Amino acid sequence: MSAHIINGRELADDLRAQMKDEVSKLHEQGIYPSLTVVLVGENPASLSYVKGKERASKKIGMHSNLIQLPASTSEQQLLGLIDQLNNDTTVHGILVQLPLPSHISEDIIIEAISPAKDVDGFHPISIGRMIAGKDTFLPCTPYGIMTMLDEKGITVEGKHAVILGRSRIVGKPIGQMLLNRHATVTYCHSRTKQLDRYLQQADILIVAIGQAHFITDKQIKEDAVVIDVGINRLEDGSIVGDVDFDSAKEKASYITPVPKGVGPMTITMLLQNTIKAARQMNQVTNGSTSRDG
Ligand SMILES: Nc1nc(=O)c2c([nH]1)NC[C@@H]1CN(c3ccc(C(=O)N[C@@H](CCC(=O)O)C(=O)O)cc3)C=[N+]21
Repeated sequence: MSAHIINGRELADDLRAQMKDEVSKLHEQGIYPSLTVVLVGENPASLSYVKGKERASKKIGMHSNLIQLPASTSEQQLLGLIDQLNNDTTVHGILVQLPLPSHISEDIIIEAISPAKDVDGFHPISIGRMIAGKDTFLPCTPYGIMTMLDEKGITVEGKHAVILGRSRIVGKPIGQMLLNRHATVTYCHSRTKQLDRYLQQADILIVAIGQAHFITDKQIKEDAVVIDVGINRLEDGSIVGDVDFDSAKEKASYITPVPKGVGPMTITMLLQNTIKAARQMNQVTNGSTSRDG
């Protein structure tokens, strides 16, 4: 049987329609959720992602501000800007697009962002709170994955989740979030020996390594839930995931495509985090049920 395809695009559109209502309710209370995105340099992929975030913000009626700085910007100058944004009460969320030019330390910049405005969920305080299972800004891609699983009614408790990749923004945090929801979690990475032994046992397989079509149907367990976080641009300009979708969909029970899978959910959770930041800064409690894992 062919897998259920989890359409992240449709799910994102549904959630954003709800968020649009939340934003207009906040407007009635004089609260204008606002996101500031900082882009240093002219990486074309980064520029296209950043434009996507702006478009998505505007579509739900949320204020978004893009600050573009030249690649020659110094770390001190960027820290100065972050300080200014931290102290600007009209700014609720701050996102500094990664990667940064190599002369700027990403760690120093991330740690300079006020945890109250850390809508990316990358600040060590946010990461620590997430691991402890406390309320915080969850990193957007893992948060989007958890939301997809929840929306599809896929239970996590007691399942064996295998994470392929251990990046700070996807692999590591999604493993912790699944662990908090009582999955048994295995992390696999480039030094893992006999990878296929773990893949065969995965009830839930999260693939986030950035290698086109690395995983095929041969490696996955029958009826596995397969989440593909990869975004690989091929020479012909098309975008493919880390999973060979066409073969894997014949064996999985659920699978996410690329594009229209995890990507649109990432942006959606960024919007959700910005609304949360605006509420918290104005001490408005969330009337609806929380989606936070
Ligand atoms: N500080 C920071 N925060 C980020 O969240 C962040 C970042 N830096 N740097 C780069 C990555 C990448 N990222 C994506 C978000 C959405 C799509 C997305 O919506 N993709 C569409 C396709 C997009 C296309 O066609 O180019 C899809 O999968 O359907 C992709 C990639 C956020 N990132």
